[in-house]
Order: sequence, then C-alpha cells, then structure tokens
Amino acid sequence: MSSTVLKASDLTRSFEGQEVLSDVSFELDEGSLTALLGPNGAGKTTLLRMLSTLLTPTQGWFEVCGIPYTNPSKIREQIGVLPESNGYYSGWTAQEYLVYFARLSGHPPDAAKSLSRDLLTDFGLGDATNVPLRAFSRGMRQRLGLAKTLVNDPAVVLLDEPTLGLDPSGQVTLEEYIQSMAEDRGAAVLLSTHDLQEAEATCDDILILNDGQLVSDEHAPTVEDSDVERTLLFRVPREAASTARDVLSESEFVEEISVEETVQSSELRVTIVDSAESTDGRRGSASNRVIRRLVDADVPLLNFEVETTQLRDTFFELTEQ
Ligand SMILES: Nc1ncnc2c1ncn2[C@@H]1O[C@H](COP(=O)(O)OP(=O)(O)OP(=O)(O)O)[C@@H](O)[C@H]1O
Repeated sequence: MSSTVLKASDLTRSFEGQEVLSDVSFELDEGSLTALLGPNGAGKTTLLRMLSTLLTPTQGWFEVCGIPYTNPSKIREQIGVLPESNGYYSGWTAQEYLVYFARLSGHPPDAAKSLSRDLLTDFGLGDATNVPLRAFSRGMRQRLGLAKTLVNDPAVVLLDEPTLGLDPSGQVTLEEYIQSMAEDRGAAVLLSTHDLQEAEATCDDILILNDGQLVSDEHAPTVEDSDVERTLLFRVPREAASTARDVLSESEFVEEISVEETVQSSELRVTIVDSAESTDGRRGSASNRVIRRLVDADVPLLNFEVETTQLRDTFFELTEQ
C-alpha cells in the first residue's frame, strides 16, 4: 500500500486582507500523479508556492513526509519544484546546470557529476550534456527542468504548467517523463495545468480549484472501469495524411477515422475508445498512446485537440464557466 507523503489541511492564504486560497485540504500518496486545475486566478500558483515554502499559510497547515511547514529547510530537502518561469543561465551547459543544483542539495563533486549524467540520460538529454543552454529548445529546457527537480530524490514534485508552449509532440514526450517520475521513481507529483486533455490522459487524480476553493478532489470523472469514447482532431500536412491514417488504423483504440482536406493541411477526426482495462488502469492514456504512434511515425502534428472529454464538462460545471 502506498503511503501518504503530503498532507494539507485547511490551507488559507490572504494578500493584503484579501483571501485568495481558502480551506484547501488534500493528500498526496507516494507514486501518484495529480492534476491541479482551475481557471486563471483560481489560486494554483499560490498553492504551489506555499507547498514550495516560498509563501507561508495565513491559516491551516501542511506537512511533507511528516515534516511540518514550520520547518521549511527540511521540507525543501523532500521536494522538487519546477516553477512556471524557470531561470536558466544561458551560457552554462546542461551538465553544469545540473551539477550546480546537485551540489546545492548537498552532493559531493563526483557524486553530483555522476548524478547529473544519469539524469540527463534519463530525460533524453544524454547527447546534449555539453551543449550550452542557449541552444536548447523549449522542450529540452523543460526536460532539463524536470531533471533538476530530482537532484535531491524528492518525495514530492511540484510542477507549474510545465507543458505550456510545447508543440504536441514535445508535450506528449514531457508528459511521459512526468508519468515516469511518479511510476518509476515513486514521487508524488502535483501538476498544475490548463490542459484538460493532459490532466485526463496522464493523471490519476484531479484537484480543481475555483476562486481559491477546492471544488473537487474526487477521482477524474472519466469512468474508471468502463469504456469512454473520445474524438480527437489532428491537423497534419496534406502529404502526411495517408501515413497518419495508416498508422492510426493500426491502433487498437481507434474506432473510426475521417479525413477532411483543406487548402494547406488535412484534418483527421479520430474516434477512440479508452478503456481502463486495455490501458493498465491508467484512464485517458489511450489518447496519448494514439498521439505517440503518430509522433513515432514522424507525422508532423500541426495541431491537436480533444473534441470531447468528460472532464471538460465537469470542469465547466464545477467552475461555473
Ligand atoms: N503576491 C501577490 N500579491 C497580491 N495578490 C496576489 C499575489 N499573488 C497572487 N495574487 C492573487 O491571488 C489570486 C490567485 O493567483 P494565482 O497566481 O495563484 O492563480 P492561478 O490559478 O495560478 O492563475 P493562472 O492560471 O492565471 O496562473 C489572483 O487573484 C492573484 O491576483
């Protein structure tokens, strides 16, 4: 049985007398991946900054691995954080960057070097070890940012909109790395995102904040043990449409495909059936597997959208949008 590594109770935060987060209570288990959703200004970043010990609660409390929030330096030893805007020294190499943070977290020089080499390999950056960060794409930077969160082997990882601004292929790749942080390393990952498809496709649990209050800490509203039908829309260059159709028709999740030609591109409307049984109990992951097939077949994805999700309906209902 997995143990609870983060407990938050009645967390409340005010700025200049104005409450922006009210009585937020939840728990995160080891090895879990939880989405933190909410409209702009709902309080997601404020919550993450509190859990990162950058802000103190006005009321309420939280603990990480039994360490109370009143001991921030000990909590920092147990958490990894990727903020929304992560700073990078553009002249540094990826290796120098990770060694710096590994040394900061207490590793001696040789251990820091070997840890950073391992992490760069794990996050698909093994070939970029000595490349200066100014030459990194956004996707590479975000993977490096994920690697950085792990230098202290944290129990809890806090990620603020890590996939923002990535192309569809970069997004799916990053989501896979995020999933492996929970599944393979056992970290409890809290992922703030505006992308409902991402939350549904990658996360075990969903927290929805609205106006500073938690409106849902239930499991994702996709039905865990029955089939869920979704429609995915892919826009690809016209010359790639037939490859895309062939690749998709081989997927066990795909029920129906239709293709519409426009002047410059083709739009594929793909109905998939996502069954918890066929995806090892990970709800929603069928859509990511379908996208992964296209990415692996080198089909350029100009755009990708999910036309229908149950989470979308629930989100709009709960946040009264
Ligand atoms: N330092 C601060 N001083 C005053 N108000 C603040 C401060 N930080 C956040 N707020 C306010 O708190 C509320 C919640 O902001 P927060 O950034 O946590 O929301 P969010 O859910 O992360 O939004 P977004 O999705 O737009 O990033 C907003 O009304 C914001 O203006």
